[in-house]
Amino acid sequence: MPHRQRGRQHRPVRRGAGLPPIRVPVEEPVTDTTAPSSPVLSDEQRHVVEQDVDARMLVTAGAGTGKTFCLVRRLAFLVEEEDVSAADILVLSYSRAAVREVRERLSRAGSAAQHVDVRTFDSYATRILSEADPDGSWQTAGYDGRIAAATHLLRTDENAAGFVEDLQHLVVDEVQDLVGHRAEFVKALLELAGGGFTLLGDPAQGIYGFLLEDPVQRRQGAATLYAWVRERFAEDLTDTTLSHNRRVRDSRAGVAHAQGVALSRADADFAAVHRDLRTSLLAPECHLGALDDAWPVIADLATAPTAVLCRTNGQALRLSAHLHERGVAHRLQRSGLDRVVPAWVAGLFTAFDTTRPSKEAVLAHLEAALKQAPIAAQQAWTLIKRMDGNRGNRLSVDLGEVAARLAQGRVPDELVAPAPALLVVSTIHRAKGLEFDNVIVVDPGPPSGDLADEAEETRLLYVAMSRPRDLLLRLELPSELTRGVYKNPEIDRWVKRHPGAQHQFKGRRYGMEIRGDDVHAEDPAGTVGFTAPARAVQHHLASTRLTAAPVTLVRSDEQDAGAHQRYVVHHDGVAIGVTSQSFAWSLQKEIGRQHARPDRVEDLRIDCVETVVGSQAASINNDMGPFGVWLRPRLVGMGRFVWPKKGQPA
Ligand SMILES: Nc1ncnc2c1ncn2[C@@H]1O[C@H](COP(=O)(O)OP(=O)(O)OP(=O)(O)O)[C@@H](O)[C@H]1O
Repeated sequence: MPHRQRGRQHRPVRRGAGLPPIRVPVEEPVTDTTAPSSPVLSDEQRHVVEQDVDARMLVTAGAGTGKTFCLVRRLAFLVEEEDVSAADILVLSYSRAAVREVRERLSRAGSAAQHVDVRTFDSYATRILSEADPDGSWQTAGYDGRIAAATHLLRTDENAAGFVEDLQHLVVDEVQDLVGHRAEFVKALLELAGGGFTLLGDPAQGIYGFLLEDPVQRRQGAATLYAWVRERFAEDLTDTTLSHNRRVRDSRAGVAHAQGVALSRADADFAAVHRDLRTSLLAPECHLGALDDAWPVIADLATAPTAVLCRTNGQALRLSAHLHERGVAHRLQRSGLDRVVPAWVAGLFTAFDTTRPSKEAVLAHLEAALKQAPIAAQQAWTLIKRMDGNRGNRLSVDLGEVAARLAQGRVPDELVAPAPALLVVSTIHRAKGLEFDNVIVVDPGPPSGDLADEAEETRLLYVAMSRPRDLLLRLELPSELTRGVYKNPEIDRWVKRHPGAQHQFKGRRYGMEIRGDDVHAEDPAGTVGFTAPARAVQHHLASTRLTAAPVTLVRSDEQDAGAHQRYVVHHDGVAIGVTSQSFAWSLQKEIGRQHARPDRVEDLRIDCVETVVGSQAASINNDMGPFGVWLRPRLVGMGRFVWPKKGQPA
């Protein structure tokens, strides 16, 4: 790929009334014909990349210094230069986003290393358990339970230990997030690993300590794991750092990086670092101002990759609604746990007369279906083919097997990658590991003063402020936007309540966060909750541009089998879905069983139309084929309740 350089041209950006113009670097890539086909490693990066396969290495490096970049190049080095088989290397990372990032960079590099197994800790733990203890009780356990069970198995079962002992090289990314069960899992892996390892991380970016209950451990983050690695492998550990920031192209975007070293120390003075970071953020050159003036500037900036980073998803939801109302196109970043299968996949299940269409027929269908999609037909075929499990037959695909894998949620990460967007509204947690030309940080205010929170809040602010390449700005959210917005722990959703209504139903509830699984998937739309020809609704979902379109939930006269209130999803007067039981349950918990239900829920949008797998019986009964695969609208937003008028039945 050509080395991309950036011109230093600037153009004035339109700002809200009363604000002085600021100058923003323009995205104008200049092709350098003398540049090598892939970026040149710096000396310190080469030292990391070109260690032999047995090396045991701990790389501690600040944000943007090229950890992911080095990881990808190290894999290529091991496979291409050291002749290590891709099957003998394992890469583990904390988040699905990071795994996806590594896989994408490997596949872009086109190296033989793209066949290396890259997984999250959860996925690898599940793999060990399903091979070494297929009938174990771990199947009903959550993520932490599975990781603890896999750790136990590694320490007690020779079979399980064999997986790891045979590896020639283990790479662990995002080491700073390894606390609790995951830290123990990695310790067990490292103790068993016969070959070398490469551990990469930035202690200043450890932001998952909140998963721990003990405040002292939370404050320490992964410091205990780092200390253990240094002691356990003291004899032959290569303990190295990367010091040069490769991300920042404009010095205004780099103000946070100086704080990285201070923040990564085990005895960091978090209060002082937070103060320094926030002082930089409060500087006049970062000033974007209040939202009413700032939104046109945000819209202008979004001609280049831009992110607005919020401390909580409650803020992100409210800000997203505000931007939508003003016509500012953007994508609200989903949780890494959401596995959203794109709509084109459902199209495969109705396109052919056979359950095993040929590669040729599938490619011809995909060429036509993917004209507007950010994925090529050949790539789409490869992903689908990976799910049918029949590697022997490359010339056709078994759609029954693909449907079964979809139903189990066992889908390639590349298939569920979110569509690219120039403007992203995200929480800081969801933006970790990502980079943008422009980053607008919602001012978090001073830290609360709680010791454990102070460490976490400081690391979060550092992560947010270290994402930009060119421009770092600060946004103040008006208090009326976030007033009354709380996380309801019982339903694990953000809600908005009128003042005075936090603890009891004094006033009426204002609204509730809507989530992806709030639309019923078990039956095709039109067959429960409202009546419409199911195939016609599917055609409408497949052929209408619905992303970001506003929708309303309208209270149905029907209740479901569990006597839960149903709502019909309306887009532009057309019914396109019905709410699920999980929505009804959460609504009941938020409002209270004894109170009237809202007539409507408004201020919602369609995040995308996604492929889901429901009941095969419902599919056959409704003439929708044998697989039970169809489309449903995925909704997003902080829904606003519209209550029945006094005297009307509720
Ligand atoms: N030697 C290099 N030449 C050119 N670009 C580089 C080089 N090393 C890294 N980069 C670029 O610098 C940016 C930051 O690199 P990378 O994302 O790997 O950093 P990181 O340490 O993983 O960051 P973070 O911890 O903040 O997520 C990327 O755009 C990457 O392509």
